[in-house]
Amino acid sequence: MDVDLVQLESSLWVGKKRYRAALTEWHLNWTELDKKNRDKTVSVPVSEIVAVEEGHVEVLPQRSVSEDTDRDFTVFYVKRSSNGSSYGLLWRLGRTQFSCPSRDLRDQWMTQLRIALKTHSPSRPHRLLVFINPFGGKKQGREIYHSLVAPLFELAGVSSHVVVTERANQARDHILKKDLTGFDGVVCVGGDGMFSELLHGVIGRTQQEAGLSEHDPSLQSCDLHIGIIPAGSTDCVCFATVGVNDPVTSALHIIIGDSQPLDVCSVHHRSSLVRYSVSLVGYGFYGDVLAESERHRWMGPLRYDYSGAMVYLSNRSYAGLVQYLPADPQLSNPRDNTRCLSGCSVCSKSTERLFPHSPDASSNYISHFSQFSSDSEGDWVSVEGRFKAVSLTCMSSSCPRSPLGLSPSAHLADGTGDLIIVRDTHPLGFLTFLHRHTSTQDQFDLPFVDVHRVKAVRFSLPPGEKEDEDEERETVNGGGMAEEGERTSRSGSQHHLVERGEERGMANDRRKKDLCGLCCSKPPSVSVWNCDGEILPHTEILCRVHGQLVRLYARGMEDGSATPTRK
Ligand SMILES: CCCCCCCCCCCCC/C=C/[C@@H](O)[C@H](COP(=O)(O)O)NC(=O)CCCCCCCCCCCCCCC
Ligand SMILES: Nc1ncnc2c1ncn2[C@@H]1O[C@H](COP(=O)(O)OP(=O)(O)O)[C@@H](O)[C@H]1O
Ligand SMILES: [Ca+2]
Repeated sequence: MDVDLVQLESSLWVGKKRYRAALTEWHLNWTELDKKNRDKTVSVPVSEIVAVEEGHVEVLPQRSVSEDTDRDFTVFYVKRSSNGSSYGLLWRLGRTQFSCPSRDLRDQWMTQLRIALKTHSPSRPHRLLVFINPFGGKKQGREIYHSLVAPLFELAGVSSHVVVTERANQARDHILKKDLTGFDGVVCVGGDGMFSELLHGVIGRTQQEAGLSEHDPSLQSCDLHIGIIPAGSTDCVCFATVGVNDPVTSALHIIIGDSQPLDVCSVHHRSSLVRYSVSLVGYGFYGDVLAESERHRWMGPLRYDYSGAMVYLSNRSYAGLVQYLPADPQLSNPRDNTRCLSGCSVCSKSTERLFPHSPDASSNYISHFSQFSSDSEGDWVSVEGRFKAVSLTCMSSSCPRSPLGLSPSAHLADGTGDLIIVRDTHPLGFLTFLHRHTSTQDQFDLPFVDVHRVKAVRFSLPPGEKEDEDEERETVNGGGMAEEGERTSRSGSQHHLVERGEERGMANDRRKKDLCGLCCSKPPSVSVWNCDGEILPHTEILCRVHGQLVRLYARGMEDGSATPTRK
């Protein structure tokens, strides 16, 4: 065990009270020297100190040095506070002003604290590339960044280059093509769609530089960290990796250089990459909700509830064949009632498996996915039938709408995803399933629901509904990724992702034959896939889970953060 050696200890004043302050290797502690309050010690981990400044310094609402005495210093640090609601811990900027008996002692404290920060917080970012989507969520991205985040970055000495996006996919293309020398990480101010742009940019860029093809089963893990300042509609990735959707909390995780590895699912059509996903790849209900919600974007975040109700009332189900490659049932299972919390042991064991020779998990690796080449067809399990919803999620996908998420026991970084199959059922049954997402009741404890922990999933249509060749060609020429048509290959990159609008257009065209909105008398026989809030242009897909492919500035949900658990 590490011994927490004392580096500096002295008697200091905070306001009118005298404290015994001690800086150890890992903590800064101060205890009031008043007999009654002896055990009232404040202890701040060095890794959670945001900044140390000379004098009495204020930062909010504006930076000011109120009294510049040469015996004082101010320490800024992470302070946890309850959310006021039933879940999540908010992080706030704590500030304590210390007064020393002499200038010499003040200088010693400043020096020691700065050394401690350098030594014990080596992964803090120095320079960040920030993308703001001015139209995400309630359209407050710019204001959120400039009033709540930028002052904290400045205080912590993090410099940033800010790009306010003017079009969809600008952030992704910037990461794929521009010089990123000197940046430690990329940050988005927006929702899950903006995060997805950064995800595609970072993964694509990493493969380009490693000389790998994104269509192959093996991908190289990414060095560049991703930060999310939540300013979107669902903000599921932020919520599930931080525990709360709060710009200040996320900014503080970025500043202290927290690192949370994350599993990523690659979605393929006929052996070509279509997109990546971290939260939801969903067919049936979630696909229909997304398709419907795009027509009501003007409603803002409420569009999902409105469209959810409309789609629910249309009471659809779809035929198909779902196949999956089960994960090792010895390691964990989706109904074991555990929660993936900060420092999760299931995810740590997975890190050891994925990085067997590296004491430092930050070094790159190439995941070889032997299961895709060597596992025989016989290892795949098939389920054929009519489904209300087929969903794959690499993590719990908790969000304010569903605090425990699509799969409450899923792990952020264990190299597996959870496949949730909801077979056709009566409307009340399906409503019960949906409603259980909003409470602690088990949504998998229903006779028409199955959940499996998987490494890969395939979906195909019944023979009568196959995606025909003509349609395929139409899709490719329309800008899809399936083949290297002239519009699909982007110069200087292996990226073939289609633009959002085109993608949606194609997918919706595909359904026009049998679908005219929700009022149609003939129910559609084919749904669309919702891939983290994007409609996929194909119905028949293969998904592979890549363990810990990217890293976020986060640490997972913290224990004791009053996250609800199942009864
Ligand atoms: C009866 C209440 C039912 C509540 C059901 C809640 C299920 C919540 C699952 C949330 C999964 C989230 C996965 C994340 C997806 C996001 O990537 C993605 C993009 O987000 P962005 O716009 O911020 O960029 N978001 C989505 O695709 C949104 C999916 C949201 C589905 C919400 C469905 C609401 C259903 C309401 C049903 C109401 C039935 C009423 C009957 C009269
Ligand atoms: N300047 C822009 N104009 C239009 N669309 C944009 C712009 N910047 C980003 N986008 C796109 O908007 C979509 C939604 O953004 P997001 O930030 O996720 O908000 P929301 O959560 O409300 O959907 C993203 O998929 C992103 O690609
Ligand atoms: Ca996982």
